[in-house]
Amino acid sequence: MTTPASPKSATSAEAHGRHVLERLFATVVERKTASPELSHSARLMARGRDKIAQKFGEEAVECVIEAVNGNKPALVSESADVLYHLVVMWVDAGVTPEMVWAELARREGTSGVAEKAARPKTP
Ligand SMILES: N=c1c2ncn([C@@H]3O[C@H](COP(=O)(O)OP(=O)(O)OP(=O)(O)O)[C@@H](O)[C@H]3O)c2ncn1[C@@H]1O[C@H](COP(=O)(O)O)[C@@H](O)[C@H]1O
Repeated sequence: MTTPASPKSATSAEAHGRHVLERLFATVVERKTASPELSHSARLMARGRDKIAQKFGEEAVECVIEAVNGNKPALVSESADVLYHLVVMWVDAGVTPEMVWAELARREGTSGVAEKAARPKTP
């Protein structure tokens, strides 16, 4: 039987999920003007958008591999790498977490199956 989530666990999930991403975002924004010698984020952003995208893609593939392997600890670690590189990509592209949260909120309550069925049919 599934135990309903308590308010305490919801608060905890928020503290460790959404808020940590927002703190990471603020840190990476600060790193835009940091020394590439001292900051990995600054170094990555200095290497340009293509490099950031490439690193994100590599981390995503590593995530896929660990998911397929069923290696849960490695999947957790690779997921953190994916999210870090996604945040660097947002900062570089001028996307904020709030924009992404708003898009997720807009989709709330719409089934993915219903959304796909409602798409215009291509000839
Ligand atoms: N979450 C992360 C994080 N995850 C992974 N990494 C770094 O990402 C790098 C990945 O190494 P790779 O060898 O895959 O990539 P690479 O060094 O670009 O090398 P190439 O493949 O391009 O040759 C490592 O240096 C990791 O330490 C991270 N670096 C920073 N953060 C966060 O960003 C904050 C700011 O970090 P700095 O910008 O370094 O101050 C930190 O406090 C953390 O919260």
